[in-house]
Amino acid sequence: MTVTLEQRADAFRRLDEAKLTFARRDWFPGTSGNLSIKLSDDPLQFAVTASGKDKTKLSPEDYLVVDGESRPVEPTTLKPSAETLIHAVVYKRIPQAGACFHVHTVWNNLVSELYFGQRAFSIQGQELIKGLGIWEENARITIPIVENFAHIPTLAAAIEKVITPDVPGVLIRNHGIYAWGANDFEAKRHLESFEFLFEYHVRWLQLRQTAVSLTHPQ
Ligand SMILES: CSC[C@@H](O)[C@@H](O)C(=O)COP(=O)(O)O
Ligand SMILES: [Zn+2]
Repeated sequence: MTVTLEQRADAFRRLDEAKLTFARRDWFPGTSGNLSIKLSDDPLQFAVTASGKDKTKLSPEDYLVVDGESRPVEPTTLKPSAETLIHAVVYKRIPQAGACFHVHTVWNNLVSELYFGQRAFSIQGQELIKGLGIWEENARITIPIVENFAHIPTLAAAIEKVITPDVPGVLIRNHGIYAWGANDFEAKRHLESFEFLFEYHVRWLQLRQTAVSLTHPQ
């Protein structure tokens, strides 16, 4: 399937929107984070952020289109995100995914550190679990956590092993989250829901600790 110039421009415009929204929340500290939107399945092609850019700003050199091997499909001087392979793995493993967003936040880092021994973080009975598309009574969501391998093919392979179509995200220990959805709207909803659940959980742990210290002073 040929990707038209209109589809490419539309994906870049949507990436601009997502990027500015997340930047306003300080979700791209130190140029971290990367975003992609799928353009075609066969062959796999997606628009992805260029590497090392200040993601709080817009410029004409923010995105490029790559294939399933993370190679640019058009002449460009831009370098795709260093983590493009992870986006490719998400699109290959989860064919329903149409957009994939990666951010580093204090909350997702804390949760990834706290529960790394269990290889997953689980939370139940929170309304925002519905934001992840799970509507059962007293639902539970369990997001896998992988080690932060510096070698990206090793990291991508670790991610490929644990992701499933049922849970639209994965945590990388002391690094960040990848969250995806059928399109940019859904990927954003999933990312925001995960981030709410992480922040809620860590704040709840802190409050509980304070309450315990107040009721049992040493
Ligand atoms: C300086 S942030 C760390 C980066 O190595 C990486 O984790 C990241 O999220 C951004 O890399 P990028 O190549 O700009 O997409
Ligand atoms: Zn990262």
